[in-house]
Amino acid sequence: MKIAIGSDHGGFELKEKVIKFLTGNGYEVLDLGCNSMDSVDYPKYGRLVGEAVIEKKADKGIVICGTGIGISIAANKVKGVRAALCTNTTMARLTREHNNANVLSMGARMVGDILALEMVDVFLTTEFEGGRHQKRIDQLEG
Ligand SMILES: O=C(CO)[C@H](O)[C@H](O)[C@H](O)COP(=O)(O)O
Repeated sequence: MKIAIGSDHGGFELKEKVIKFLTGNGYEVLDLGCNSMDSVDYPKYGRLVGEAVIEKKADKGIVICGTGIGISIAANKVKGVRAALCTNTTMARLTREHNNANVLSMGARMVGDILALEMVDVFLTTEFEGGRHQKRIDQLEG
């Protein structure tokens, strides 16, 4: 499975840890930046990850900023993206099972590294349940 990942400066350090986790667990990674802790603007990175998923350059995406809020909003502007800001593993599981989320968003200034990596693991290994949830997702696209 190939994962597109992007962050702003607030999420850069966690992004590097997530990449190490992903490559160590057999995932392919498409790193769309940023590339340092120099201040950058999160909309670009959220959009890049969202587009990579919709254009099938990656199977799923991960976006990280300080809170996870701004970059999740940015990713969700891309049609077809369902980016979910998660702060615990239950949310990471349920957003896959119920929302078929294709992008995980996390706030590096909000959650610890161990929890973040657990959320990544749960998000990437949990399947969509389908059934009653599919028609709700269909309604999101209008
Ligand atoms: O959380 C964020 C956006 O929702 C960003 O990562 C930043 O943390 C936030 O915008 C604050 O920016 P700063 O330039 O690092 O103070």
